Amino acid sequence: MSGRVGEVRSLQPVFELSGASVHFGRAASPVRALSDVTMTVAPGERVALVGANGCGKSTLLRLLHGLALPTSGQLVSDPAWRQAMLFQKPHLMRLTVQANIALGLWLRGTPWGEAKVLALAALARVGLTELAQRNARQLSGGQQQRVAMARAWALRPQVLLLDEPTASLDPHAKREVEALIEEFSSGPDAMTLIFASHNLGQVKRLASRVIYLEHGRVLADLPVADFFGGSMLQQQYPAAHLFVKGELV
Ligand SMILES: Nc1ncnc2c1ncn2[C@@H]1O[C@H](COP(=O)(O)OP(=O)(O)OP(=O)(O)O)[C@@H](O)[C@H]1O
Repeated sequence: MSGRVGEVRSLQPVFELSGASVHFGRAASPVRALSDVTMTVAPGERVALVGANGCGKSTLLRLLHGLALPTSGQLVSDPAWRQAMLFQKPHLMRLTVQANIALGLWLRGTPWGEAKVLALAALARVGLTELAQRNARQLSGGQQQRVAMARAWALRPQVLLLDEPTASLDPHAKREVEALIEEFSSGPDAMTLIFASHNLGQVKRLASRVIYLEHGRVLADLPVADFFGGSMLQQQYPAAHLFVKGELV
C-alpha cells in the first residue's frame, strides 16, 4: 500500500491546506472546530480522520468539499479533480432509486434520458439493479448507503470524501459498504479517499494514512502501519496512543 502512495507522490496534490482554521459562532467566543491545520493529500492516498466526538473530523471533510469556509488560512484544491461526498445518513429523495441517481447527473448537465441509463449502470456497479424502481426512502439503511455510493460513483469522482459512512449500519451492511469503498479506492482508476471513522478496524482495513485530531488540531499524521505500530505512537504521540488504546478495549 505504501508503494502505491509513494508512486503518486510526484503528482500534483489533491488538497493543500495551510494554517486553516474554521470557527463557528460569535467572534468574541468562537467554537474552534479546526485550528491551524496544515496538510497535503496526494492522489491515490487513503486518509482516515480519527479522534473523539467533536474533534473536527466532519468540519475538515466539509472544508475540503467546499461546504465550510476557512475562517483563516488557506485551502488550495485543483478544480479539475472531481469530488463527491457521502454522509453517515444518505440524503435520498422520495423518488425511485434510479431517479435519485439520475438526478445527481442531471443536475450536472447530463440530459435526463442519458442520466437514467447511466444510473442503471451505476446501480449495476454496486449490485443493486433489482432495486431500480423501488422508492429509495423505503430501502434499508445499508441499501440506501449503497444507493448513495452508486450516486457518487455515477459522477465518476476522482476524490471520495466519506463522513462515518458505516456508522449507522449493522455488521453485514457495514461489510458490503466497506467492500465498495475498498473497490472504489483500488486499481488503476482508484479514487483518492478521505474518510472519518470511529471504527479503528475499518481504519486499519481501508487507510494508508491516519490523521488524529484533538480539539480541532492535527496531533498525529502517520502511515497506517506506524499509527497502529505501538511503540512509536506511544513515545511520540501519547495522546493518540491513549485514544487508540481506549477505542480498542
Ligand atoms: N455549524 C456549526 N455551528 C456551530 N458549531 C459547530 C458547527 N459544526 C460543528 N460545530 C462544532 O465544531 C466542533 C467540531 O465538530 P465536528 O462535527 O467537526 O466534529 P467531529 O469530529 O466530526 O464529531 P463527531 O465524531 O461527533 O461526528 C464541535 O465542537 C461542534 O459542536
